[in-house]
Amino acid sequence: MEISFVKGHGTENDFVLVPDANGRLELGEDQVRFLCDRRAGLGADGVIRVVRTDATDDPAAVEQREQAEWFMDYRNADGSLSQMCGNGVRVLGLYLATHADVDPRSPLPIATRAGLRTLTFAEDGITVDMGGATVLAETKIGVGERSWPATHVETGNPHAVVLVDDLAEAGDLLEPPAYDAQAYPGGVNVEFVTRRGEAHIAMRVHERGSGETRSCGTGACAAVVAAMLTDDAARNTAYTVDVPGGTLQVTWTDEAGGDRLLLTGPAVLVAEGLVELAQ
Ligand SMILES: N[C@@H](CCC[C@H](N)C(=O)O)C(=O)O
Repeated sequence: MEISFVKGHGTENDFVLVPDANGRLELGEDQVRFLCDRRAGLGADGVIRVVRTDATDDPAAVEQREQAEWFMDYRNADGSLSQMCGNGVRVLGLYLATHADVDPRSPLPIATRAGLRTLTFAEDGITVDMGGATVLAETKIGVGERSWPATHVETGNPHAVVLVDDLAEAGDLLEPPAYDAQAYPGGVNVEFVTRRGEAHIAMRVHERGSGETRSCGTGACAAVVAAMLTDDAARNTAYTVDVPGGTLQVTWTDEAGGDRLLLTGPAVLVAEGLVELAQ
């Protein structure tokens, strides 16, 4: 079966977008793994099926039909589902603004498995209203012989944030870090975070289902929450988050509309074409 695809990235967290406005495709785990394979397939950290909320029976999309025309059906590179992707939703927004009947001058609501996310487009990037964060009990993360205390933050998906003096402490991150399976029954995304200056941090991330990636939007939000709580920092300060693939801005705000995280960063579309998928 031949399908069309668009390849894009946000701070080098890269995705294969599969346009499926009318919900005709069922993507199996093997097909997602093939699309994400960097040698045998197209290569990506994840797949985003772009489908109208009224053309899929995913319960999250059905619930949000009144609020959003489009649904982000996100899969990790190993084929597993995730609730949310902060970099991917910006890339999806850029795709809709350039390929669908979407006006980038107006806020764009997108339905996700973590709830509604609204995008606003500006010259210097796309901002996603990521909603609030939930901070849970302290947890523990291990790599090889080392282990660290970590902050459990949910930003639509699960994160463990480890504050370190040096990002190299995490080693090569070729294997998933060890985590408490009771705290994270569905697996976890792990961020190693260090301070660079006032309201400025840097991080590396090991993503659930994808391995170490060059950026993670939900992870950058979780990292800012953990850093701000540790520093007892006042809300509404814009944080700069350096990731291997670029720079993101995160503001944890309690202004107009209540407690929420605003994530700003670039989105780039690099290629589009056709690909043959085995059934
Ligand atoms: N890279 C994404 C997060 C993608 C999903 C994650 N791996 C998970 O399984 O929760 C981001 O930019 O937020």
